[in-house]
Amino acid sequence: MPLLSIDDLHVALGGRTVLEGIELHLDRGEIVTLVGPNGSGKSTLLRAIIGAVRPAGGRLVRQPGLTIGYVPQRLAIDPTLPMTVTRFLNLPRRHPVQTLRQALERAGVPGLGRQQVTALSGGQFQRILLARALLEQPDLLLLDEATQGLDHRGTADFYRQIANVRRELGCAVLMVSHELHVVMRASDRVVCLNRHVCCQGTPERVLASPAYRALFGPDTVDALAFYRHAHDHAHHDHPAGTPAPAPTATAPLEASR
Ligand SMILES: Nc1ncnc2c1ncn2[C@@H]1O[C@H](COP(=O)(O)OP(=O)(O)OP(=O)(O)O)[C@@H](O)[C@H]1O
Repeated sequence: MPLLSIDDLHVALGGRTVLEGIELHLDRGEIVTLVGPNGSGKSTLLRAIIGAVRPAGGRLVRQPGLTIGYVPQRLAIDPTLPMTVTRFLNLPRRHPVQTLRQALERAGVPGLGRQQVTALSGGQFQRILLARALLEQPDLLLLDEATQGLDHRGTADFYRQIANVRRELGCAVLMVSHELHVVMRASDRVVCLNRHVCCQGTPERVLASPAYRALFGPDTVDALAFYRHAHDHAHHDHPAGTPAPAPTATAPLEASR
């Protein structure tokens, strides 16, 4: 049984359809990245997975007993509030010291426990959010643009840390990212979302396709280009888990919807 099975999921917010016909299946140990333009429903899908958003239709089945760690896109902390990292990690409930230490180590920031949260750099704060998500030793780790605001080096280090976490915990990772060049290296599978799943497949397949090279070029990765892939395939011909046909180099580029 997959860790997570999503079939024909529909979500409406404020009376508007935000997600429709979503198919997604996640197995233990895989790193899958959701890409898509702003407002395409990536955060909403993660929020549906953690149960914070109620689907209007379809099936979302979590493996019984599944533990999920979630790093949200935004988490604002009042800068006037004195709070150490340890105290922050102990909200809303306390954890054994050893658990806190291990989570900070796994997140790559051992020894930050006594720091004031408001004194952390952006990169350090993201690691603390990661540590928080790791406290329960998740089977599934959800990261919503966890590297936004980080520089190239910080981003690369973060993804390396995620690979280590996956190796140590054997968890699945589902993350949202706009950094396509990094995504292609760091993921087992990439899912392109634009209210519906436009296409998905292994990065190898995408990278090997002439269309990918035509779109991105070997050195000139243009993040926007990926979102403008040709919509020349039917969506029912590549069910979740199977590589989608790559866009053809000669097909006209257009917004997917
Ligand atoms: N609580 C809400 N009520 C009504 N509409 C919402 C709500 N939350 C999100 N939306 C809408 O749902 C759509 C999808 O939003 P979502 O945040 O999931 O997109 P996203 O792909 O994560 O975007 P981004 O890349 O900008 O973070 C957007 O049009 C957004 O305006």
